[in-house]
Order: sequence, then C-alpha cells, then structure tokens
Amino acid sequence: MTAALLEIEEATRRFGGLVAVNEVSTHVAEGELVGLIGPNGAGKTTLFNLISGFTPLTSGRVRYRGRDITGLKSHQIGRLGIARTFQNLRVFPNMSVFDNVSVGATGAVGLPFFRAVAGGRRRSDAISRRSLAALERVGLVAQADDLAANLAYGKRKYLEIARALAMHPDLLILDEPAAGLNESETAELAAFIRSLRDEGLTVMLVEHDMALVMSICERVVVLASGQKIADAPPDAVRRDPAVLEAYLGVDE
Ligand SMILES: Nc1ncnc2c1ncn2[C@@H]1O[C@H](COP(=O)(O)OP(=O)(O)OP(=O)(O)O)[C@@H](O)[C@H]1O
Repeated sequence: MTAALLEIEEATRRFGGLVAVNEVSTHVAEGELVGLIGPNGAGKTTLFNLISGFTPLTSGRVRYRGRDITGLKSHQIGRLGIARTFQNLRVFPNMSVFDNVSVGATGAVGLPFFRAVAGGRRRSDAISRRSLAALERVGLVAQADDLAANLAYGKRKYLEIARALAMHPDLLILDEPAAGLNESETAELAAFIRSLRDEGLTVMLVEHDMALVMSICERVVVLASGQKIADAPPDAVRRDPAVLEAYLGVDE
C-alpha cells in the first residue's frame, strides 16, 4: 500500500455558529489525484484552507508525511511541499508574469502582500531557474516579461499554477482551476493536470465541473454541509444515493 502523504483527522472549522467543516477525515496517498466536490457552501475551500494553513482548525489534525502540521503558518506549510492555487485568482496584475512566478519560487506565497512582492523581485539564479522551469512547464515562457494583467484569463490560470509549481511541491492543491474556462480550455486543463500527476505530483482538486473531476480523478471526496458523505472512486460516487440527494435541486 502506498504511504499516505496527507492525513486529515476529524478536521473541524467553525465560523461563529456555522460549522463549515465538520469532523472530516480522509487521506491522500503519494501520487494520487483526488477530487473534492460538493454543493455550494459545502466546505470545500475551507477544507483546502485548513490543509494549507490559510485558516486555523477549530479542532482536529492535519499530518503531512507523518508530521503534524496543524497550526503551522501557510508559508511554513508551503515550504514543506504543499502548494495551492486560489478560487479567485491571486495574480498580481501589475507585476510581470516572471515576477508573479518568482513569488512562488522564493517560497513567499502566503506571506503578507508586501513581503511576498519583495520576495518575487529577488532574482537569484536559483529563483530565476525555478521560475523559468515552472513557466516552461505551463507554456508561458514567451510571455515571461509581459504584465500579468495583459494575459488572457485562461492563461492567468496557468500562471497561478506555475507559481505553485515554482515552489517545487509534492502536493498541489487546485481550487476550481476550470472556473471560467470554455469547453476546449477545460479539456486542455484536464490533460495538463493529468500530466502533472503522471510525472509523480500528488494533486487535490476542488472543482464544480463534474465531467472534469470524474474523468481525471481516481478518488472523489464529497462534502455536503461541512460533512464528508462519500469517499470513493468516481463510478461509485456517481451512483451513491447520498451524493445524488446532496445535489438534488442544486444547479451544478
Ligand atoms: N471566513 C469566513 N467567515 C464566515 N463564514 C465563512 C468563512 N469562510 C467560509 N464561510 C462559510 O463556510 C461555509 C463553507 O464555505 P466554503 O467556501 O468552504 O464552501 P465551498 O464548498 O468551497 O463553496 P463554493 O463551492 O460555493 O465555493 C459557507 O457557509 C461559507 O459562507
């Protein structure tokens, strides 16, 4: 059996009286591509925030490579090998494509804005190499000197992925990467995510595009109202009565 890279144990996050994530336990094995789905407000982004240290847990634990990372700051978690993208793009529009990616290469993602930007502008050889390699991987080398604001929306999504890849992660967490993309862009993205996994990267993916999740993920975790209601391969999740019920009446 492949060792668990990430273990989530009864993760809970309350916001006042609302339990956004309610005692969710799951694990991700090294090299797996796992989807996280659920109706709007199910707690998907909050769970990603708990894993990546952007939101503290109310209770429960997160372990990465057997190490308890509960309570670590997001940039510390980033340095341990967990990188993420965001539902709402966090590209710095007035910086170049290259500088945006350098923020990842310096491990500055998750630091306050000004420290992150300062990090992105520190161009040591190693950082430049990492940044260029990440841009190459997503096909944006030719745009390295362009302002991020001038990239088409679909390309900005790849820029965000490049910034995460520049951190040299072992676990990549993608929050709604296909949102706003058209059908052919989504198909291209699906193939790209699959290729990352084929290269050995472990990937967790929150996505509303069910076809994308079902076609590329090996396992799908389903949340509804903060609770885990399914955790199985796509075929089983598709037929799961609890999942069908959770989605009933919800326009996905
Ligand atoms: N910072 C916060 N303060 C208060 N409530 C929050 C906060 N973040 C999330 N919530 C609430 O927690 C619940 C889960 O939100 P979350 O964004 O994790 O859901 P989601 O499954 O990612 O939804 P969507 O698919 O719409 O992005 C929602 O009811 C949301 O309003």
